[in-house]
Amino acid sequence: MRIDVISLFPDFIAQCAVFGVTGRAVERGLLSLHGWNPRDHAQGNYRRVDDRPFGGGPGMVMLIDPLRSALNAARAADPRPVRTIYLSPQGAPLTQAKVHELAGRERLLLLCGRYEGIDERLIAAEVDEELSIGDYVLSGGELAAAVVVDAVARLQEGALNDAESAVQDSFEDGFLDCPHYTRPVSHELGSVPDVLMSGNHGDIARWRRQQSLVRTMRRRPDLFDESALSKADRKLLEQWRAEQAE
Ligand SMILES: Nc1nonc1C(=O)N[C@@H]1CC[C@H](O)C1
Repeated sequence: MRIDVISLFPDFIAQCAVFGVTGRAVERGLLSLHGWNPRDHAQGNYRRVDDRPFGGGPGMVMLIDPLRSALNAARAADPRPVRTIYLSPQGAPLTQAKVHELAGRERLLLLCGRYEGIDERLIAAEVDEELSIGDYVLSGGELAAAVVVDAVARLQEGALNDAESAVQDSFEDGFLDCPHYTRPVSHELGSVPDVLMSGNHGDIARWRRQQSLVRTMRRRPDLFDESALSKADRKLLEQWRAEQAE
């Protein structure tokens, strides 16, 4: 998978290719990252990449032409089809389902804004979709791009070893992850739940699923639809409720 990133700070994104799972995915040839700086495509002595907003107001807006030239250079660097994504708070929420969709593509082109954002005409003409990593405002789209890079990198075949399997991650099945414990069994902060020490894999799986259901119900009611639960999940939830009532 190839990811090109348009950013005024290409080194920022290059750092994603150094550490952890993403760095390993790059080392293993599962992913390649390429940064493109619109300032290298800006004209004039000052190589301007932004200007004041029409209509007045604070801040600056990124100019069309340097970004468009950088986009075209990135697209031309590889013959494979590419999906162009602009990271912005106005985008659709990034979800694990969307990450899976993106991770299945041959190429992604991530456009990072700075200042107040980019000229709307460029979005309309050149962007396939806008994505947001959350309802807050960053100083630049680079952190959002880094989130996309990390999330899709770890889904590349061969990026994770068995111990890091993505299969049981949070949201892989639409629910939050269960609690995790490791040595020591007893600690001043508490002990490991007995079921996890039982060696009974069926009981452990049921306990983990129950914890996942309850956590999602309590912490993310927006993700929890009890009517959509399987019969087995309903039973686990009923058992938990009965235990709470004791
Ligand atoms: N939340 C987000 N999810 O994706 N991107 C953002 C985000 O805050 N972007 C900044 C807004 C103005 C600046 O141009 C960059």
